[in-house]
Amino acid sequence: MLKIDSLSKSYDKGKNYALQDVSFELKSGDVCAIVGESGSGKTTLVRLIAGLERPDEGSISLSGKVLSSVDQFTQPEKRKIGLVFQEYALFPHLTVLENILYGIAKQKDKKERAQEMLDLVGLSEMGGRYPHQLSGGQQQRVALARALAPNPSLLILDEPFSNLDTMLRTQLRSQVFEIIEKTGVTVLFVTHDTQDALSVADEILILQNGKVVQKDAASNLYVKPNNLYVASLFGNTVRINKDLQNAFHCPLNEECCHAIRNEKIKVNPDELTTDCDYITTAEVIKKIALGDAVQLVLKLETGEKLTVTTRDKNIADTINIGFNSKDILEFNE
Ligand SMILES: Nc1ncnc2c1ncn2[C@@H]1O[C@H](COP(=O)(O)OP(=O)(O)OP(=O)(O)O)[C@@H](O)[C@H]1O
Repeated sequence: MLKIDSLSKSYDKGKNYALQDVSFELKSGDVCAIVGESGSGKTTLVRLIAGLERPDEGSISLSGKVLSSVDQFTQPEKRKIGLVFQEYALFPHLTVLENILYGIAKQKDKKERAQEMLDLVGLSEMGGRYPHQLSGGQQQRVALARALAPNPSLLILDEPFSNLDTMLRTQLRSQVFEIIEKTGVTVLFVTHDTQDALSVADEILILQNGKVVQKDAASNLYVKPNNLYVASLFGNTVRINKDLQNAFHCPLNEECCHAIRNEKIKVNPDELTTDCDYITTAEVIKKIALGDAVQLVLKLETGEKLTVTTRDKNIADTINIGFNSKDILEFNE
């Protein structure tokens, strides 16, 4: 449905690549999240797909039609792609209804379609209001209605919730994706928040320095990350370097890189006996109360520092910690 083939983009004539040799495909109805740290190329990728930038190399096809390549270029408004960005980008001098009508001005049944979209996003009664008379979440639902009105083949959401506080963000995220599910539209969803990605996407594409390092189902990314960068995006992870291997007496294959998620490091004495292959002693140098849990900053005999979280309340100044060999992540880097 969407086919991205060897796409590259440089903003400085090839000195640095914002995006390099990116290839992937989406099937009709897929919801795919694009995740990566700041500067990894997420916005560049969606701007290329939307036709707001031209690629240096490679091609973009949607429903079998080439939209961008080195010698072909379809204008953004002809691409059948709906966009919802971080900033609401509604026209402030137009009412909600006029904002939605804007993109479908040539359609015969435009009034009915605009009202249908308002109903879909749960704002049936708000058509006559101006954007400044709406909350942030309502404005973002209008932006969604406007993007969906022309019945796009692909909907691109670029950090649509990042202007909102945590509670509204979670609420709006589930509302937006319920609406999207009803339409069956194919979605590319850019986010730096892995919780956003995990809760709504079928698949997640990870960008690192402009390259795709993994495209996988959400559950696989957690248990089988391709490298330490991917592992760290989905929770605190420490590299098991030589010093940590010495501390835990666990010599590992030197040709690979190894890591363990902090949450897999056990503190509880029962778990240490039943569930840990490698154990060491640690000095507790700091305790930080986190509601019903405590975060411990630990110093190992080898001088390494580690952070673990436990629900145990009675923590001595020196404790045993350990992990199970099955929880070790191994990468070829
Ligand atoms: N218009 C531009 N001119 C020059 N360099 C740019 C331009 N836009 C982006 N870049 C560079 O390209 C790289 C990728 O940027 P991009 O905005 O795509 O990353 P991102 O993953 O979306 O980051 P963020 O999460 O911070 O928005 C960065 O190194 C950035 O500095």
